[in-house]
Amino acid sequence: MDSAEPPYPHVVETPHARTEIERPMHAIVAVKSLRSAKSRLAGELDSDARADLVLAMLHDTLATVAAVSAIDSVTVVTPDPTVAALAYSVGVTVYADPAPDGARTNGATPRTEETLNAALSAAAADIRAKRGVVDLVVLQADLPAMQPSELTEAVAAARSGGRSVVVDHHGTGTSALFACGESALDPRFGPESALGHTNSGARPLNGQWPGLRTDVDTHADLSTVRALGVGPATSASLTRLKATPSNSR
Ligand SMILES: Nc1nc2c(ncn2[C@@H]2O[C@H](COP(=O)(O)OP(=O)(O)OP(=O)(O)O)[C@@H](O)[C@H]2O)c(=O)[nH]1
Ligand SMILES: C=C(OP(=O)(O)O)C(=O)O
Repeated sequence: MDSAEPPYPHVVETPHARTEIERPMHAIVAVKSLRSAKSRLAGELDSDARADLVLAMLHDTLATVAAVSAIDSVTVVTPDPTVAALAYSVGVTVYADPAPDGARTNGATPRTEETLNAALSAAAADIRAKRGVVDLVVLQADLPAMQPSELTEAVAAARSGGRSVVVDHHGTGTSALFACGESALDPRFGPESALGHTNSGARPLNGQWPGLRTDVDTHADLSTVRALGVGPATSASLTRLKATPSNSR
């Protein structure tokens, strides 16, 4: 195998790694119906404010993904038309939830781990049916402090193969799940999902990625991302929230 000379990028010697670098990577971002989003913030934000914040964080998350050249394309999976409209407006594909989260099984409210993981698995199957063997990364939709450099590093670490996970800053959740090559996505999002993913064989990725590891669910998470620095859409949304005291109960 010929070796590259500067200034050309060094060509890796092993065929496996060369295939890794050449294989496209597709991101999947899931967002539930805005009407039920961010319920853990309901004590301080009304539903309109929560929807505004979700859309802003999604916008910033997608903008950061777009700045990562290793990720070729993105699909937002959602049952919500407003979320879908935002996704279309920034040029990403939309995949409708197979069972919109209004669907009830035997009258019971479905749990996140039922509806979210089903939506992710369906989207992943659809993408691979259309695109063949692509690397996949599921990213949380609420990563407003994530930096392109963090995601670039995580992608590079994931590409050594198989299924891998970026554990969130609490140490219990998942902010990103990778499935490279032929490996199945096998999403285990929900309570204690970090353990769910590592116990099912996903390799935890180590890196100083505070923004990538901080998905926003609580008031404390909001403080954390504010301190890290958020993207422009989230910053504008937080400014609007401050300006409208009526949104706090
Ligand atoms: N498309 C889709 N996305 C989902 C579904 N359930 C959860 N999600 C998304 O997955 C991520 C984590 O979900 P949750 O933590 O349950 O919801 P959340 O809105 O972030 O916060 P809480 O309501 O406070 O739990 C969020 O971005 C959700 O929008 C689903 O059934 N379908
Ligand atoms: C569903 C998850 O995220 P969240 O922290 O938003 O509940 C998870 O970490 O698996």
